[in-house]
Amino acid sequence: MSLSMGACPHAWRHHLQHRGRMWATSPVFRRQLFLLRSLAPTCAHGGRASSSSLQVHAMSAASAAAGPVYEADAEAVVRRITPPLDRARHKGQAGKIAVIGGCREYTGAPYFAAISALKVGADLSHVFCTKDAATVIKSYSPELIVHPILEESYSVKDDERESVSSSILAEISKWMERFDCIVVGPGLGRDSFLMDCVSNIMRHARQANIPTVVDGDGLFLITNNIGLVEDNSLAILTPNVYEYKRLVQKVLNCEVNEENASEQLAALCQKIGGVTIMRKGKADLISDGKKVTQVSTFGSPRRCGGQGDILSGSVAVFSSWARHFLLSNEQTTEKSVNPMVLGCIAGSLLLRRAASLAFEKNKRSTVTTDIIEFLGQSLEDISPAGR
Ligand SMILES: NC(=O)C1=CN([C@@H]2O[C@H](COP(=O)(O)OP(=O)(O)OC[C@H]3O[C@@H](n4cnc5c(N)ncnc54)[C@H](OP(=O)(O)O)[C@@H]3O)[C@@H](O)[C@H]2O)[C@@H](O)CC1
Ligand SMILES: Nc1ncnc2c1ncn2[C@@H]1O[C@H](COP(=O)(O)OP(=O)(O)OP(=O)(O)O)[C@@H](O)[C@H]1O
Ligand SMILES: [Mg+2]
Repeated sequence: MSLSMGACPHAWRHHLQHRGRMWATSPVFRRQLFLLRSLAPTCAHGGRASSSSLQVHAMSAASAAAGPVYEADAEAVVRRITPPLDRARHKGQAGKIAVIGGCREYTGAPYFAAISALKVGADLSHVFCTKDAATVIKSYSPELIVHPILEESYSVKDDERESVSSSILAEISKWMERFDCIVVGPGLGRDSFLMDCVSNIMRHARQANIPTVVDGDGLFLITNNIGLVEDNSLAILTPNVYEYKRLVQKVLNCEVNEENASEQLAALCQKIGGVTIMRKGKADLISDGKKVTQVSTFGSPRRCGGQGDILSGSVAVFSSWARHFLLSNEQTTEKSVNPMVLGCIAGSLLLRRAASLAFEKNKRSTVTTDIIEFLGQSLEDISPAGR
């Protein structure tokens, strides 16, 4: 049977059924079936289309703005973009991530995002937070590099604002070009001075071509200043239900339309221009304005706070890996695939798998730290470190 049979969603299955029981139980058959399944995404009606390229792994309907949403073959994406553990590599090559977040109220969110980046496989994970939050975050984990550089209005005199703002930007600029991706927003808070400083940091990251995941209070910031991400193809927005509602109201000037969810998501990406958006929910809907795809693998019925933070840290790592994978495979047809979309697909699957394993063990008492503990096993199940 040739792979091209997969062009017709059910053809290969019918074909195999007619090959008889002997063939169906043979190891050769099992391997072919496995390959076909891993190479092709499931579409809404349960059939599979064939292709060996990531283009199809992250695919959507032919015309995303008008058609059904396809389920991504997220496992295949994870397997493809996860780099091998090569002995020739040095520290930092598997990823250097920074989280901009953490204030008086929130210390958990930046910790969850930063530690998740490490647990997924990044080599270094930094947190840039306020002075109040820094010691607390450091005490959660010695693995994180914590910079207590941000300030909130209450700690800055009016006549010192400009100089403090400049020194914050100068401090973070020293580091910026070393990062493969930054995550802006987990536990950032909404203080006006802090928001202004972080706007400058985002502009700087953009000038330096550093991919940026915007989550939590970072989304509050960009919703009120959409120019910060406009036309930035290296920006990923990861809104929850409420954050998405605010974005739609502000950018599209209308309410969220569940009937045409994929069309509306594509329109939102197009209106902002170039960004990738992952709309979190029962299924995570992902689009860069051209295509819409989803990940709906069941995770856990627990909705404890912090799962979005795990996701933002994981997406930062996977999108960096996807970028490197595509850059080093430029000769393939896969160069037209958006690495930001692949990062979202992979992060979504990994979080859901980890949440499922954590729930199996902890049931109703499952909390975010339990889920983080299963990130490693979830990735190992899909892409073994010793492969
Ligand atoms: N341990 C920590 O440190 C954690 C810290 N975190 C950090 O907290 C910060 C704020 O993040 P956020 O998600 O609470 O803010 P946002 O979306 O504005 O919600 C505000 C209001 O919107 C509503 N609302 C929310 N979701 C809704 C829904 N699905 N459907 C309908 N309504 C919904 C809800 O209203 P309520 O339901 O309470 O009436 C809520 O009062 C941010 O920095 C984040 O990173 C978190 O990461 C968690 C772990
Ligand atoms: N109703 C749901 N059913 C199943 N999974 C869900 C549901 N809602 C969210 N999720 C999953 O939980 C993850 C986090 O989404 P959520 O909406 O909780 O983010 P969040 O509100 O930003 O989280 P955080 O508390 O970290 O800020 C998503 O990737 C999604 O996979
Ligand atoms: Mg959140």
